[in-house]
Amino acid sequence: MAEILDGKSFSNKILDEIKDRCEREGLKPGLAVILVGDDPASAVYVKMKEKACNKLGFLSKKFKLPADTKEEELINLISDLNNDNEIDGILLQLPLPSHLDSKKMLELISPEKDVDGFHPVNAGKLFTGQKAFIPCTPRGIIELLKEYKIKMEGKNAVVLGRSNIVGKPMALLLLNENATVTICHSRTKNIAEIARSADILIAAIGKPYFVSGDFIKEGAVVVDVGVNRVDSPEEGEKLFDKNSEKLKKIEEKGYVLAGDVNFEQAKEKASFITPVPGGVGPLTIAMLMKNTLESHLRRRGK
Ligand SMILES: NC(=O)C1=CN([C@@H]2O[C@H](COP(=O)(O)OP(=O)(O)OC[C@H]3O[C@@H](n4cnc5c(N)ncnc54)[C@H](OP(=O)(O)O)[C@@H]3O)[C@@H](O)[C@H]2O)C=CC1
Ligand SMILES: Nc1nc(=O)c2c([nH]1)NC[C@@H]1CN(c3ccc(C(=O)N[C@@H](CCC(=O)O)C(=O)O)cc3)C=[N+]21
Repeated sequence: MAEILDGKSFSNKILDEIKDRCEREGLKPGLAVILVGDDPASAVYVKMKEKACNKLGFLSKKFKLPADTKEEELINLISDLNNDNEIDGILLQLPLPSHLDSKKMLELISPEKDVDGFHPVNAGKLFTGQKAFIPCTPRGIIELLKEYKIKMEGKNAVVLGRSNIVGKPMALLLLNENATVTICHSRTKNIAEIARSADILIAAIGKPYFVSGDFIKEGAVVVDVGVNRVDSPEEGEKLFDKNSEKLKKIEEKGYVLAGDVNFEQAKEKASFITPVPGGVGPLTIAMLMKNTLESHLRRRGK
């Protein structure tokens, strides 16, 4: 049975270290979070980011804009935050409502304050091996693997998903750690077979329980990035066992979180596995705080 990669407790350890350092050195990093529209999942994530800021004593500025916000208003807000000296990090929560062009908006964030690492300048720097803000989710995964002393050098790593925010930067970071990396996506043929070649398998496709037990090589390390809301009992019954806790959760809460990996099947074969919730998600927040602290220090020449 697989050992759990406990992202939740590792993230708490990182947050404690950041808090101690800020107290010791009298630092007050500032993070601005912009949320446009009222997607319930986004609202939950933004609240978690705010809570983390409060816990660490960071300055936190939250901007909740209506779904019909005009492009110009968002441009003006980003511009104000770029010029606000108290603010070290700007996070524009994705996805944006469809009338707003997220690529264009992300490019307006000053690369020096782009703590998500989504600006093309930071993406390009990561690509060419220069110091940059690294996207929080893949950065958190690398730190988690290191924390558990999981060797990446020379290993076959397979990344499922090629988004700019998870899959692609994840593949680059694994390459930097000297893994041999394969990237799969929606047009990949024989995905299960490729996945089975992985010593390290990263699932970031956004499809609940897509990765079944037969995607997994005996002894593989499995990292589940997916955070999918399953909110209908019918869908739940297709995905989960009859007496699964997850089915009860749908009844109680109206939804349950499911990863991209069928955890019950995968844990029988993997050597290490991240749970959902409590795996990669909390580390994303911890890395956001770390990037914001690093931005604060850099902007003050420290
Ligand atoms: N834990 C955390 O902190 C975070 C979690 N997430 C979660 O991770 C998941 C992925 O997020 P994100 O990268 O933003 O998602 P995107 O939707 O942007 O990208 C999904 C990727 O998966 C690929 N894909 C989709 N369906 C299949 C399939 N059937 N077979 C193979 N590949 C497929 C797509 O391929 P193609 O390119 O060909 O379309 C695409 O590259 C989501 O569940 C999201 O909620 C995301 C960010 C942070
Ligand atoms: N500009 C931008 N930056 C992001 O980093 C970003 C984004 N937009 N849009 C959406 C995705 C998703 N994401 C998550 C962060 C934390 C958890 C997390 O902590 N999840 C908890 C559970 C949370 C719950 O209970 O709902 C867990 O997995 O344990 C999940 C997902 C950041 N994202």
